[in-house]
Amino acid sequence: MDPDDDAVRNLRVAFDDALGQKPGVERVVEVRLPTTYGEFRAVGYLDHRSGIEQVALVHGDVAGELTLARMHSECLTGDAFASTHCECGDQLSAALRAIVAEGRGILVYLQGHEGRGIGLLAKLQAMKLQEGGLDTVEANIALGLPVDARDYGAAAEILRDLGVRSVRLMSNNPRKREALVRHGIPVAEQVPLLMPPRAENIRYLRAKRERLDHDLPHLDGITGLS
Ligand SMILES: Nc1nc2c(ncn2[C@@H]2O[C@H](COP(=O)(O)OP(=O)(O)OP(=O)(O)O)[C@@H](O)[C@H]2O)c(=O)[nH]1
Ligand SMILES: [Zn+2]
Repeated sequence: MDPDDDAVRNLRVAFDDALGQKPGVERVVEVRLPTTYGEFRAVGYLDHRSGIEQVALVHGDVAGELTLARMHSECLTGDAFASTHCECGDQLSAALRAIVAEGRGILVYLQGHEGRGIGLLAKLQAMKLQEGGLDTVEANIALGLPVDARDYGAAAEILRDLGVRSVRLMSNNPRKREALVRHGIPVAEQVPLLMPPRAENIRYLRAKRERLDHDLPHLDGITGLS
């Protein structure tokens, strides 16, 4: 990036701070991103409040109403390492495929959301506690950490910046929908993103359903996995 851009950004941050207005996300870069799923644009943002860098993957013309959208919480183990502890990696692939099949849509990859907001190392510690028998909620509590510390303000601002007026949200989490609505993004529909359970994650998925109210009706009647 041009060093002048940095200077302008710093000035703007200082100016906004002086006015008592916290600046939000700023669009920093936009680049073509061909993927094995199809062609995307990667739109990079800096969230001035948190200092976190965010990326939206955009396919087709996303401005307007009823845009198919996924607010994907970062999960290094699931998304990059294909861990089967959770279903994040499967959901990431399924969401990108669905967006390309639809011809337009957006995936915001939310950094800062790792481990439902507690961070990578704490998540690994929580996973270790789950090996010892705690469920995913009990594990966070045992660590003295919030069960869910995620914030969706930056996600909502990114959607607005891209001209999205309402979304069809790919998620099974009703609290994610409520959070987006609270941040001013109308959710016209919650589109289920149900992944087949595996022996390694059936207990985790049941805990999400029972303790975190995720809509996971496909778990009904599943036997033989644990
Ligand atoms: N604390 C904690 N976080 C986990 C664990 N397993 C996965 N995660 C994190 O959970 C986040 C995803 O949240 P989930 O509750 O699985 O799903 P969601 O994003 O709320 O809902 P969907 O939109 O339906 O995917 C990711 O950031 C993962 O890193 C775990 O055992 N403990
Ligand atoms: Zn995960």
